[in-house]
Amino acid sequence: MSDSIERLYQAVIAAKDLDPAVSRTARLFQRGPAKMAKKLAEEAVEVVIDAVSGKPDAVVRESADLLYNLTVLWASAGVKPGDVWREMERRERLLGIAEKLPKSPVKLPKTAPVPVVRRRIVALENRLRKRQS
Ligand SMILES: N=c1c2ncn([C@@H]3O[C@H](COP(=O)(O)OP(=O)(O)OP(=O)(O)O)[C@@H](O)[C@H]3O)c2ncn1[C@@H]1O[C@H](COP(=O)(O)O)[C@@H](O)[C@H]1O
Repeated sequence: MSDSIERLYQAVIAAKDLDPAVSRTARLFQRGPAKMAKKLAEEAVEVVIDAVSGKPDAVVRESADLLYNLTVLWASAGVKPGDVWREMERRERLLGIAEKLPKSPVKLPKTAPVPVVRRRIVALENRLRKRQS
C-alpha cells in the first residue's frame, strides 16, 4: 500500500503546477489548504456513511478518494509519506515493547529489607577522645 501512496504522492507533486482547468490537484493547490482540508473531511464522512450503511464497495471507492485528498494535504503541508511511515514504525516499536510487558501491574519481588548500615560517626568520637585527653 505504501508504494501506491508513494506513487500517488509523486503524481500529486507533478500535477500541482498544471493548469487548474484540467487538473483537479492543481485546482486544489490553487484554492489552498482550507479547501484541501474541507475535501478531506468530506471524504472521511463519506467513508463513515458508507461503512455504517454496510456498503463495502463504496467504502473502497471513498477510501481511495480519502487517501488522494490526504496525499494532497500532505504535499501542501510539506509532509512526505516517509515521514508518516517513520512515525507509524516508531509507534509499532513502542507498542511492541509494551506488548512484552506483563499485562498485570508489575509485581516487584519481595526483597529482604536492606539492612541500614550506620556509618561510624568518626568526627564525634574524635571530639570525645580529645575532650578526655
Ligand atoms: N488519485 C486521484 C484521485 N482520487 C480521487 N480524485 C478526485 O477526487 C474526487 C473525489 O470525489 P468527490 O465526490 O469529493 O469530488 P466530486 O464529486 O467531483 O465533487 P467536487 O469535489 O468536485 O465538489 C473524484 O471526483 C476524483 O476526481 C482524484 N483525482 C486525481 N487522482 C490522481 O491524482 C493525480 C493527478 O491527477 P489530476 O489532479 O487530475 O491532475 C493522478 O495520478 C490522478 O490519478
